[in-house]
Amino acid sequence: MTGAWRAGDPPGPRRFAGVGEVALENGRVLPDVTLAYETWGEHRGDNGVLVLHALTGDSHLAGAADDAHPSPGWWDALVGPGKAIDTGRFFVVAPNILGGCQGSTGPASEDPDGLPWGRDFPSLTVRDQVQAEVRLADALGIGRWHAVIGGSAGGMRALEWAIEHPARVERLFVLASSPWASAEQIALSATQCDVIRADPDFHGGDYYDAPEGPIAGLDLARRIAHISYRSERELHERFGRDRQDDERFAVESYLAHHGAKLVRRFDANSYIVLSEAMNSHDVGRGRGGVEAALARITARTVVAGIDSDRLYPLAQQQVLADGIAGADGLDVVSSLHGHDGFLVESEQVGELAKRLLD
Ligand SMILES: CC(=O)SCCNC(=O)CCNC(=O)[C@H](O)C(C)(C)COP(=O)(O)OP(=O)(O)OC[C@H]1O[C@@H](n2cnc3c(N)ncnc32)[C@H](O)[C@@H]1OP(=O)(O)O
Ligand SMILES: N[C@@H](CCO)C(=O)O
Repeated sequence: MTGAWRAGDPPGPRRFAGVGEVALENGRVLPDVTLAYETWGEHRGDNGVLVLHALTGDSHLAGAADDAHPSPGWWDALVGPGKAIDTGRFFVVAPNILGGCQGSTGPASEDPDGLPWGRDFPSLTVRDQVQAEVRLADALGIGRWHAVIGGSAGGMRALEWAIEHPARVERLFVLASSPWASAEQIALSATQCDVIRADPDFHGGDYYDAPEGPIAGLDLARRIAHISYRSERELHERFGRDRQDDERFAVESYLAHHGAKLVRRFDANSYIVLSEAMNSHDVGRGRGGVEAALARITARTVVAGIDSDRLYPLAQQQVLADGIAGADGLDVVSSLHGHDGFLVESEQVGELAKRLLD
C-alpha cells in the first residue's frame, strides 16, 4: 500500500502494555491485546489522571512537535508542568484506543496466524474499549483515578469508566460528548464508513498487501466529518464564497487539506471500527435506561459542551448534567469552532479542568 499510512507509523516515545485477551460484548474474544500509551509526571499512588482521546487522536497528548510527531500533542496547551492538567502534580496517562492504529491492537495488527486482521477484526463497542483500558490501569497499579477526562469519543469512554467502575473514578470531566449516539451522529458516521467501503481499493478491508489502500475513501470520509466538526458561521466567516487558485472554492481546498492530512496518519479499517464503536454508544443499554446508568456515577463531575457544536449539541450534555448527581450543572464553552472547540479552546477548557482537579 503506497502513499498513505502504514502499520507501525509513526514511531514515538510510547510504551506498550500487553493486557491479555478481551472478551467482547458480541461474544467474541480478542486475544493478546496491546495498548500503546504515554505518561507524564510521577506516579504517587493517588494522583493518576486518565485522558482519553477522540476518534482520530492518539497517545501523544502533550509535548512539542518532533521528528516522530509533526504536530505538538493534541492537548499540549493544557497538559504540562504548571498547566491546567499539571504534570508536576499528576501522573497523566494517555492510551491509544483499542481498535486504533497508533500502537494499540487494531485491524492492522497481526491476528493469531501472524497476518493483518483486516476484514476479520471484530467489531468493538465503547465498553470493550474501556475494558482494555481497565486492564491497563491494573497493569500500571492504578486502583482509583484522581480523574478521568475525555472529549467527544473520549468522553464516551470516560462516561463508561464512571458508570461501570464508579469506585475507580474520583472525578470526571466529560466534554462535547453524549449519553448515546444520536440518529444524526450514527447517520454521519455510517455514511463515512460506507464511503470508505465504496473505494475500489478497500478490498473488503484486506488491502494491507495491495499496491493502494482506500486513500480516496478515507480522504472523503474525513472531509464529510470535518464539515460536522466546524460551525456553519465559522465556514462562512473564514471562507465565504472565496475562490482559491481561481478554481475551486477555498472551503474545498481547506477540506481537501484536512482529508489529505488524515490519510497520512490513519488506517481506514481503524476509522471504520472506531466509528462503529461510537455508533454503539448508549450508556443505558442493558442498565435499565440512561437515567439509571447515570445514577451509578459517584464522581465529582464537570460536564461541558460547546455552544456552536452541531455534531454533539448542548441538549445531549444537558442530559448528562441533569442525570449525574455529582455534576454542578452544565458548563458552556463559547466558540466559533463548533465541535473542534474541545481541541481549540484551550483557555476555557483548561479553566474547567483546573476547577475539577483543584
Ligand atoms: C483528539 C484528536 O482528535 S487528536 C488529533 C488531532 N486532531 C485532529 O487531527 C482533528 C482534525 N484537525 C482539526 O480538527 C484541526 O486542525 C485542529 C482542531 C487540530 C486545529 O484546529 P484549528 O487550529 O482551528 O485549525 P484549522 O482547522 O483552521 O486548520 C488549519 C490547517 O488548515 C490549513 N488551511 C486553512 N485554510 C486553508 C485553505 N483555504 N486551503 C488549504 N488549507 C487550508 C492551514 O494551513 C492549516 O494547516 P496545518 O494544520 O497543516 O498547519
Ligand atoms: N477532530 C476530532 C473530532 C472527533 O471528535 C477527531 O478527529 O478526533
